[in-house]
Amino acid sequence: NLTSAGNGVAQPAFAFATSAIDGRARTGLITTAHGQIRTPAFMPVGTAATVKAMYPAQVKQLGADVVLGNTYHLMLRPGAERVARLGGLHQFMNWPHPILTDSGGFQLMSLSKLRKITEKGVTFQSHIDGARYELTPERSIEIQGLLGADIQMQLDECVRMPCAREEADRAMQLSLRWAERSKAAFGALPGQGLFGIVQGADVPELRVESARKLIDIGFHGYAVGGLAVGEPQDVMLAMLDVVTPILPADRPRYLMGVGTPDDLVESVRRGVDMFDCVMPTRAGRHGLAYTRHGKVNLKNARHAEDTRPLDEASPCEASSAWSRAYLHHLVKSGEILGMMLLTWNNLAYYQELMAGMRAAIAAGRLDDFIAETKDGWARGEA
Ligand SMILES: O=c1[nH]cnc2cc3nc(NCCN4CCOCC4)[nH]c3cc12
Repeated sequence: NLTSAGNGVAQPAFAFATSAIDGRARTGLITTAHGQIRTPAFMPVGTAATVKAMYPAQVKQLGADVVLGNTYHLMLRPGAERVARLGGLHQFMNWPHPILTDSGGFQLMSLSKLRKITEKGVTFQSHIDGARYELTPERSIEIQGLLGADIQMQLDECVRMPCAREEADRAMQLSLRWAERSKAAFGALPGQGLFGIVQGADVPELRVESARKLIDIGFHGYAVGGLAVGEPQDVMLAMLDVVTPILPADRPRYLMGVGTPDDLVESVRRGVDMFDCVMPTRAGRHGLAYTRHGKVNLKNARHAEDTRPLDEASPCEASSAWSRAYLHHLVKSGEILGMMLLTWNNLAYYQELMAGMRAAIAAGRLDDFIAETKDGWARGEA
């Protein structure tokens, strides 16, 4: 299903096809204007048009097919119109592969000052220079279009938990009205998709109403929002048990802001196809390594003379070519190389985990793979 983009060059239409099914889990392929995404997929977060401490080619080499850009940061600096004048986000950051941008709504709620939510949208002051902005569903879609994102997100309102049912209902209903406006504003260039976001906090009936009404509006994919906002993991998983079975099987399902390796395996098991989280990159900058043997905090003095690498069996050099003693020294010294090597290790491990799950689903052995993986974390240091 190719469509011409007016310049005579055939552009692939946005598409999603599942291949293997294993229980509620599935593997799939998303086709976008800038290439394909193998699912289940983990999207490294590239907040200000860079995956911090990584080269784009390195991110790709680790197996990431898609990265996330944050609309809130990019609209403030360097500005959406400026990125467009510079050729769009793919050209700007030299990442000629799929990019998903969020709407900006979630981050402005936690980062900006003096924010005010109305039916029309959100007004706020930049945390950088105090300048005043208004973000509406229409402006968010316009910004994401200027950035040139292959997958764009509706503007929504995400409530933290715990929260009262009335508050969850109010925010969910507003998000549905903003979903309609986002879709009306979406230009749908060939190969670009728009995702709706399911809200409803931890209230099953609200989650069901939100999902059903989003499906009636119709989107290229569906995100499950309003989770990983302070609730225990079992509450998050319980909401997935409510929502994923009623989302269309032929559309991608994206769990926003998730998560730890354990969150990833438990959510893939429940039918989630896409994830994004700052965990692997942020933790790496703070001295924390994720490995198949569990977490290793390189700030801990016990590593000071440990000559072993993080994981000698890993194909990733960051995991096998430097000693824990050296990594401990870099972290304690606040050396930039420490952030680089641990970010590299963590993203490599996250992609290795996703590739392992994709292969396990294809082989019909996801439950065994998850059991083996959790056993590796529990056993800890080899
Ligand atoms: O409903 C949402 N709508 C739009 N964007 C979101 C982003 C989201 N991000 C999280 N959780 C992020 C949790 N992080 C874990 C690592 O440390 C930083 C926070 N939950 C999220 C929910 C939404």
